[in-house]
Amino acid sequence: MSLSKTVALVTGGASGLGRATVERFLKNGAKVVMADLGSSKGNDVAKSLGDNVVFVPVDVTSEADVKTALETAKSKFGRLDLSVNCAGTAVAFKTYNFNKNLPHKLEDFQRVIMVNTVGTFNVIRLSAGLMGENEPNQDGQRGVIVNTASVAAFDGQIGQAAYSASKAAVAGMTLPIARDLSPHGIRICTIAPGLFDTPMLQALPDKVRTFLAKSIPFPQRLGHPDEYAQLVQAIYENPLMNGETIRIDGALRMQP
Ligand SMILES: CC(=O)CC(=O)SCCNC(=O)CCNC(=O)[C@H](O)C(C)(C)COP(=O)(O)OP(=O)(O)OC[C@H]1O[C@@H](n2cnc3c(N)ncnc32)[C@H](O)[C@@H]1OP(=O)(O)O
Ligand SMILES: NC(=O)C1=CN([C@@H]2O[C@H](COP(=O)(O)OP(=O)(O)OC[C@H]3O[C@@H](n4cnc5c(N)ncnc54)[C@H](O)[C@@H]3O)[C@@H](O)[C@H]2O)C=CC1
Repeated sequence: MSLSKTVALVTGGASGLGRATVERFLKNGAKVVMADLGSSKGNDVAKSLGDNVVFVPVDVTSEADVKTALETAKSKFGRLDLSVNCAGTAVAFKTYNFNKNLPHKLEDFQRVIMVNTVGTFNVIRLSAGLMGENEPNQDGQRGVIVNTASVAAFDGQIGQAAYSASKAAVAGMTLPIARDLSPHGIRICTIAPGLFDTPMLQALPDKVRTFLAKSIPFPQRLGHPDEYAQLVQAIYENPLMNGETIRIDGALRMQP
């Protein structure tokens, strides 16, 4: 499917990696539904990007919200070819903080799993239904799904139990979903980014960011969000990419 005929849904599309993906696809002539929280900058960002993008306020954990976004893709642009899951959230707290005599809050653990894991699955399952309505191309393909895990799925640091668990679950569901959807011509891959220069990472103290960047073998810098978007495009355009989780991290292996 050529990019100029592509209709994409991008969750978390108002910021960081999601926004870079929205911008890259728009530049290549695609139509995009940007789904993000009502409290995000989505409305203003979408307005600044022209008529081929529409913002829909969506909490990815809500069935009704995701259905509204998909109905918008269909009513405004006629179809859905690609869903990109970028919506995500993080928490940093030790399993038990002995200095403060406090256990990790169960609500924090549940919130991160709910958004990163359940929210991602919610978007996948509902997107698949709409992609299934597409006529298959000459390869039998009807659609593509791209998720965002993290290198923390494999080498999570101190304080990352909840975040790492939520992202490992996304990596873990990738192959079985590829198997579920294969008979219907829908591919799915997961990207596991290393350290990218986005608002999520800007929340870390400068010292930590600099230390983390220095631990990347090469190139020794934070990733540019468009380098993530470039990989989304490569997965979308390569018909053989399916069922795999791909690290994009400059060979980083995070230390404890
Ligand atoms: C976004 C992505 O997808 C990509 C990424 O993952 S980017 C990587 C993100 N990494 C993180 O966010 C790291 C998360 N962890 C942390 O921020 C901190 O470890 C934490 C906030 C959880 C620590 O909490 P804290 O409140 O400082 O814990 P507390 O128990 O009071 O810690 C202090 C002790 O832990 C040690 N400690 C904390 N973090 C440590 C670390 N990473 N390595 C070694 N020791 C550490 C401190 O040196 C200190 O030692 P003492 O008790 O001997 O004084
Ligand atoms: N920046 C980095 O270095 C890395 C980021 N990631 C992952 O990449 C994804 C994108 O992260 P960034 O762009 O860095 O962060 P970001 O914080 O800039 O963007 C995340 C977006 O998700 C939205 N969001 C949060 N909860 C939501 C919900 N319930 N429903 C809908 N939207 C929601 C936020 O409003 C925000 O716009 C996340 O899943 C993150 O975990 C993974 C590895 C590294």
